[in-house]
Amino acid sequence: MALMLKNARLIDPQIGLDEVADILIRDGKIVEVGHDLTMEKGVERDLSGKIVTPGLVDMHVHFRDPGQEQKEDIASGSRAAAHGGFTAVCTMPNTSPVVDDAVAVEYVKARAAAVGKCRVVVAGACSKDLKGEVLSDMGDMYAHGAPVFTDDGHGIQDAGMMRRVMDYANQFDTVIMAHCQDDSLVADGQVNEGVASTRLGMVGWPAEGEELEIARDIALCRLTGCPLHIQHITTKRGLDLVAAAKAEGLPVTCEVTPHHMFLTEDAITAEYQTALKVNPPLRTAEDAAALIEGLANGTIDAIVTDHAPHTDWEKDREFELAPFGMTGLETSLSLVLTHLVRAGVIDYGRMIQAMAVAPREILRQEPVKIEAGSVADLTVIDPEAAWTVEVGDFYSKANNSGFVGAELTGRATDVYVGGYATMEDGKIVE
Ligand SMILES: NC(=O)N[C@@H](CC(=O)O)C(=O)O
Ligand SMILES: [Zn+2]
Ligand SMILES: [Zn+2]
Repeated sequence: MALMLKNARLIDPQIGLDEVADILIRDGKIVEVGHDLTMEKGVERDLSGKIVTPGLVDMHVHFRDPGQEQKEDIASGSRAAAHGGFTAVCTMPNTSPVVDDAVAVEYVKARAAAVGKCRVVVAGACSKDLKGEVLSDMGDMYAHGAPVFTDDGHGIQDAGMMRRVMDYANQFDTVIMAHCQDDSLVADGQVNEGVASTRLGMVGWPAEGEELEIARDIALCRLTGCPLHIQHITTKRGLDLVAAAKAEGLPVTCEVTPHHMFLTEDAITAEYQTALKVNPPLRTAEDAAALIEGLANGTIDAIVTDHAPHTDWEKDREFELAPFGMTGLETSLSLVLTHLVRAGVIDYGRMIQAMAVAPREILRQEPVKIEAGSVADLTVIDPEAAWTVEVGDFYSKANNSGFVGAELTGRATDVYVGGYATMEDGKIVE
């Protein structure tokens, strides 16, 4: 079947494309990009006033499937992804059981193929059961289609173990993605250590608890040569470490979440909003400003959501007892459009680089370009759509967004995966 997308502004920084034109899609691929295209038979969509980008990718999500489907599952999580404008995600392995062997990788792939509304790239665990003690079957998982590995949710505490992980991973073309957290410093930390922990009377989660492990992992990257990706970076000094590693030519990349850029420790008040309890914690305004600067200047490679769904009953309790994490798939693009692109901090090209191009590169996926021959994974954006974040609008099972009530401008309206619409006019296509 042929599909024609007409009159949208097509933006693809990979090929220097930014113009109003048409896209002709057939058999899941772009066959022509040009002006006043025609076709004999097929579906035509007029996208005047809209923007089309290479399909967005969120390389850090938690779909809780298998084992915690009350929070989210692959069906609901992938719908939330499509609703947020994403054509692909990378799922973290901290499920129950943990994705630490080939059977678990095959399960996630099979569920995604059966009920998914986006492509699902499966990240395998580095260590058995995420305990940081015994190597997982990375080679077997890799052979079964898990291209990247992480113990997300945990820092690998033992430096020698992290070295073995990197030495092992170095046998194939992959990257170790690191959740940097030194437990001996973080212990029962709840919020950023400093003003927030003092003001709220809670145990602090110091910046150093993250930065020391970033420094260690960069040193191990230098030692082993294994590519390293720092997950959800949150501090100015952590970013300085990554910038220095990049300047040195080390294979180091990093990612940032919207909540660490657009929220700070100051947002947590005497209401003790558990939606704002995240790992790593919301940091200072100075850190958030540094993250935005790092995204703009390219020190930060990718924007991710770290979509971490939890049930209402888990979050509706004392701050210390609530789990860490907030959702993000259905607000990320609009937050970036509102606070960064409309605000003139970054342009569309930089946004697409961080939300589509770099994630595919880091995940070792084929690039998607708005040109003939490319697979037709595309995101359509209405840059003027004004909306207010309300939990009732989420396709996610979870409501633990830190942005409920936010007034945003710009959102995805249509999403195509392999030429098929997963979302049309803001609604998931079933
Ligand atoms: N980020 C979080 O606060 N929580 C994540 C774990 C993680 O990403 O480290 C989760 O799985 O809930
Ligand atoms: Zn993490
Ligand atoms: Zn995570």
